[in-house]
Amino acid sequence: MLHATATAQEKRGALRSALADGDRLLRWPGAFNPLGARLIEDKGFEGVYVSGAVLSADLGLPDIGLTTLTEVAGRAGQIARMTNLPTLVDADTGFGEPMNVARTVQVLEDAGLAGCHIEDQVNPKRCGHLDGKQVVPLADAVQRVRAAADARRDGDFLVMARTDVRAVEGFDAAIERARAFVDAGADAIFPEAMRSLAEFEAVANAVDVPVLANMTEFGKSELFTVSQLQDAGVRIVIYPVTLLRVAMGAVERGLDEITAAGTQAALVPDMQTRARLYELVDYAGYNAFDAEIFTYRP
Ligand SMILES: C[C@](O)(C(=O)O)[C@H](CC(=O)O)C(=O)O
Ligand SMILES: [Mg+2]
Repeated sequence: MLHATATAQEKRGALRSALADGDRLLRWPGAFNPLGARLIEDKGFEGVYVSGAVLSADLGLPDIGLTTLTEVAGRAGQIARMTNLPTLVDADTGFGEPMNVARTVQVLEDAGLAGCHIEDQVNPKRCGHLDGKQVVPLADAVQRVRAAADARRDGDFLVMARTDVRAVEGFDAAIERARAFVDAGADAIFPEAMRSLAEFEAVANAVDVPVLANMTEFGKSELFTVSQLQDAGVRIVIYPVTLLRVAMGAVERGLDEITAAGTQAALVPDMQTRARLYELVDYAGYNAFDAEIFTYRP
């Protein structure tokens, strides 16, 4: 009932152990709502991702850094509390200067997240798979990462540094930044918009911290399988917008069906049932709680 039974510290500790444990790839789909996080856990995934692109899209906004820290921490916290899995949130550029980045990390810690990623784009940022991105100079990017790493109060909160430099200055610059971010205290690296599996592998070989692969659709990276990524030495894979795209595709088809047929009846077999929904929100658990409290009989 009320869902996560593990504390934020326990989730962070479990994530650290999972990352320390051999070379298993952790799969983290993006949850577009709290209920989705519950389903991700139920289906046996290892973690939950909260995407900035999804969070913006959910508010009807493009992913160009318009969301605020309060919005991001609020939504990510709602999602994290629904699952015992660790939840990693996209903190974009950290919401400002290094001091803002420090505050961002503490607010996200307080919201129950297991970690966040901070990227080296300029403000206003862009989706990492679009053209025309810009990055801040390496020294500024390093300051962001150092501020994030120094600000956390729980040493297990995962500070992941993302570099978008691949598309701007090329692959060698991505390796250089990955190494510099690890030196500045990054616990993991997110090399954005890699062009091939070999590039992921080279980043994984260049740093001694876990590397994440972003398997976003309609982007610059091919959609590699779990075993391909694992063989390349990648430790975490995110499917950031996948579930939102799947759901919104179904919503569009559903609306068209109601218009065409005058009823939603044909959609029912594809719907999540009332029973399954109640199972996910643990309706029975709440009923049992009530039954224990209200034990009186007329
Ligand atoms: C990972 C990402 O930062 C996100 O916000 O989910 C996006 C995903 C996307 O827009 O497809 C990204 O910049 O790659
Ligand atoms: Mg993003």
